Amino acid sequence: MSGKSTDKAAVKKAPAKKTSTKKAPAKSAASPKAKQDAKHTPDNRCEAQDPHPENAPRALTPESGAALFEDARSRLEEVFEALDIHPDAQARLRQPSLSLQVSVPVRMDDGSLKSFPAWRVQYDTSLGPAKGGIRFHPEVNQHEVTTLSFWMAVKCAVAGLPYGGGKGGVQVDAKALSSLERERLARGYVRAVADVIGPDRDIPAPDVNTDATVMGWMIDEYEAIVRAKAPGAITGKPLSLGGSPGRVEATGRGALKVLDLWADREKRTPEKTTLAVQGFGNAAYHFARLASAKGYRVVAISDSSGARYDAKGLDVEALKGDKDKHGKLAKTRRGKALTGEELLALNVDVLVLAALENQLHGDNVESVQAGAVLEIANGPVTSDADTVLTQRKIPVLPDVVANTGGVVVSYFEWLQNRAGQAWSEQTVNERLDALLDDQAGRVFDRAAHESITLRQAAYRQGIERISEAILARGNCKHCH
Ligand SMILES: NC(=O)C1=CN([C@@H]2O[C@H](COP(=O)(O)OP(=O)(O)OC[C@H]3O[C@@H](n4cnc5c(N)ncnc54)[C@H](OP(=O)(O)O)[C@@H]3O)[C@@H](O)[C@H]2O)C=CC1
Ligand SMILES: O=C(O)CCC(=O)C(=O)O
Repeated sequence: MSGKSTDKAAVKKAPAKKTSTKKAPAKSAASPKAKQDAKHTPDNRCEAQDPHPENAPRALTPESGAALFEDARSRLEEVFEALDIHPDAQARLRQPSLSLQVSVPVRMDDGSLKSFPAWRVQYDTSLGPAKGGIRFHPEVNQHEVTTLSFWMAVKCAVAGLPYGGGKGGVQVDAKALSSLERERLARGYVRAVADVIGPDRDIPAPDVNTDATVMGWMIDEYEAIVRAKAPGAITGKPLSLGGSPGRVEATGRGALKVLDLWADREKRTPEKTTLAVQGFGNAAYHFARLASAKGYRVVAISDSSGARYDAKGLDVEALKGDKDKHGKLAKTRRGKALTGEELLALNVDVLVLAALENQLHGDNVESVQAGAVLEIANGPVTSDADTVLTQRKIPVLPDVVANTGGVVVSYFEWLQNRAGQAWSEQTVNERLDALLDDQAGRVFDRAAHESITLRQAAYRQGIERISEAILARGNCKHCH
């Protein structure tokens, strides 16, 4: 830890911005299309327009999406170079194995028909069937889904799971849809990708703006298409359809376990550790709730509308109640209001990024005052920002280790479905803990042993395992 104050989580003015070599992703409230859609939204649905554009996540344009993939691939090239990976494996790993773009038509409640662009990408399946969530977001594009599927491949390999990487996305403002429209969209998506998914091919799960309810609709549609019960085709399902106890909070629980492992090695106690959490969705909420129960002091939390801050520690459950009631943190009154950018610059022990990718980039990384960064979101730190954090000796607990809890418990769900078993929540949590102790522990050891960052250690671990599987499959498969 870099000796930051633990009892004063002060809001300080951010230092002057440093010019970045890479362009920061553009940030805006919503895409023009989403705004246009919002005009046609009947009164009983959520507003699509955000009244706080300064807190808006980002507009991931096709250009910034392409930059995201190039950024991710640069980390791959670094591993190729460091480990002298076989050229055949390099060739396989530079591109996704399968990339499917579809258009999902949805009959809207007002009788009109809308078509939503959507993707399913399988990055590499040498270790097993592809695995990864489905995201509903207005700015999803092919590059983003490809990058997310690449990260899934690395993550599954780092965790030692028998899976490749996959990811899906629908370009839609899900909050502007009614529940029935969302259900039609979820079912339409499954019909469009049914040929490439399945328990032995590619197993979707929840991600941003999708949850157990959506997975319930999806598995029902999938089973209707294949005319058989196939619960192992989708994970993150409701318990009544073969979901696993513990899956809903698994990402947050796993991230807390990784934070604990790191804190233990740093001889740091929860009570002496302040946290600022970006995001208040599935992953962030359960993380903040469990961390707070363990004694960590959660001093700030944000959503896409803004942040709330209390130096003495926020009551996470009460804040969740406020968010459920008002929809947005900006409309709540607990603690003090901050902007999303101010949260990123708080002087806390650990800055927890649990929203979306590209949140720390070349233009705002200098303002970070936290002692460490925990990545629960996928790809929340660009590689140029990562370099700056390393230079400033701010450790980053990387996404491909820190957010593995979700996919690990998805794996447990798939195992239970295939064996016709139902584990208790205690069993699930104990097995999650044991797996992370082992696999995340190896990453920590490797980083220390080779004097490299945790991200470099994790990537080396994952890419080595995938490459070995690629080569074990023989020489002629990919070139006849
Ligand atoms: N769910 C899972 O099992 C896993 C998720 N992840 C990753 O974790 C991240 C979050 O996913 P998940 O929690 O499932 O998604 P959710 O859709 O449940 O939540 C996303 C949260 O991020 C908030 N948000 C969006 N933009 C910003 C911003 N600029 N500043 C602050 N908050 C913002 C949203 O705000 P609002 O509430 O206002 O919409 C929402 O609270 C993603 O990167 C996802 O890929 C990784 C592994 C597994
Ligand atoms: O649970 C899963 O299968 C995948 C979760 C996911 O999408 C992720 O880890 O990013």
